[in-house]
Amino acid sequence: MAVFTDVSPAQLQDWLNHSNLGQLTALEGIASGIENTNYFVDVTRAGESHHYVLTLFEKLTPTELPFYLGLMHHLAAKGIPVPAPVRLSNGIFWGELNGKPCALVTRLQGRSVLQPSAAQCAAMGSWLARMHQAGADFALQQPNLRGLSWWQATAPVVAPYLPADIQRLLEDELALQTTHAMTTGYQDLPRGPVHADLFRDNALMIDDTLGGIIDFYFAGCDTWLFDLAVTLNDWCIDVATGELQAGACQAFLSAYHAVQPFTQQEAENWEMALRAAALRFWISRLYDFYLPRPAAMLTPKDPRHFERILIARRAGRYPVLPQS
Ligand SMILES: Nc1ncnc2c1ncn2[C@@H]1O[C@H](COP(=O)(O)OP(=O)(O)O)[C@@H](O)[C@H]1O
Ligand SMILES: N[C@@H](CCOP(=O)(O)O)C(=O)O
Repeated sequence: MAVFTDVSPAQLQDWLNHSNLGQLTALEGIASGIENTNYFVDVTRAGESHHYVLTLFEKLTPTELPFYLGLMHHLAAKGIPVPAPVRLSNGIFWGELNGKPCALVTRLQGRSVLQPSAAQCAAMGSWLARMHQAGADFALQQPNLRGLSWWQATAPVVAPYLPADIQRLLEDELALQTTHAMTTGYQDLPRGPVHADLFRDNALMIDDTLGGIIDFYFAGCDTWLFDLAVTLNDWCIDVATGELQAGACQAFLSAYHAVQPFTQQEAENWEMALRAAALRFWISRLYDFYLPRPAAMLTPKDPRHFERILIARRAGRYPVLPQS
């Protein structure tokens, strides 16, 4: 379940009226998702039907929203398939409902896939490269709020729950990533706005075509390589075993490279990016597992999945980046 905050049709109609957004015709809570409250919302306006998703942000604060919603607007305006936020009567993309910041965005077509095909991985690679290019001139800056500083703050909180050998793995990887982040090789990598949570459940597919990418609420400025690593670690593995799938990796990386060619420096930093991406989700899953939000009736995602992926990447199990 992921309706943490209830919204009644009357409350929403009142909210829509403030921005002349039309007559509510349907309101349906969305069961999936773990961060925010989401509803499908249909309205008619000037005789036309419009299909939206209403999100009530359960943890994010209004200061963080201009980056996420502004980035979605920027990408949508450049033809990248992402939800376009609706501008409210006060000229901004977010408002407030039931004490929570909220936004209305366009509803995209498609469904998430459980086990993507090589063709679907190629669609993702191509989308990611185009998104990186399109985001490069986005004016706002916000760091990846689930980046190194957050790992450094959160790892000591979850470490006491772990057996000694796993604690050592966590501490060792964090120390290596901290040192790595100070190298000029890392600091000079291409960077800009990245999605940073591009898992299968955040892509809506129509057969092998991408309907669009949702859930930009972990986006931030980071290396393009980190985004690539997050995506590969989820898209290009067998969902049951966690093992990499060679065909999926090749399709994904080649499609990205065809749009935005990899540099030599990216190739040199690839292993540490894959390890960083595994570490990031290992830590967040450990946190959600051992320190769940009160009243959240959710099954926490398995932290050991990313512990295994981190161990595999440290052992050198990953595909090489294509080079021109
Ligand atoms: N713009 C959208 N278009 C179509 N479906 C959407 C859209 N945004 C969210 N959804 C649906 O809502 C579900 C939950 O959204 P998500 O952003 O993953 O929630 P959370 O931020 O809580 O993890 C998605 O799996 C998808 O089915
Ligand atoms: N993708 C993350 C958790 C974030 O959840 P989302 O539903 O907001 O994408 C994970 O799998 O750990």
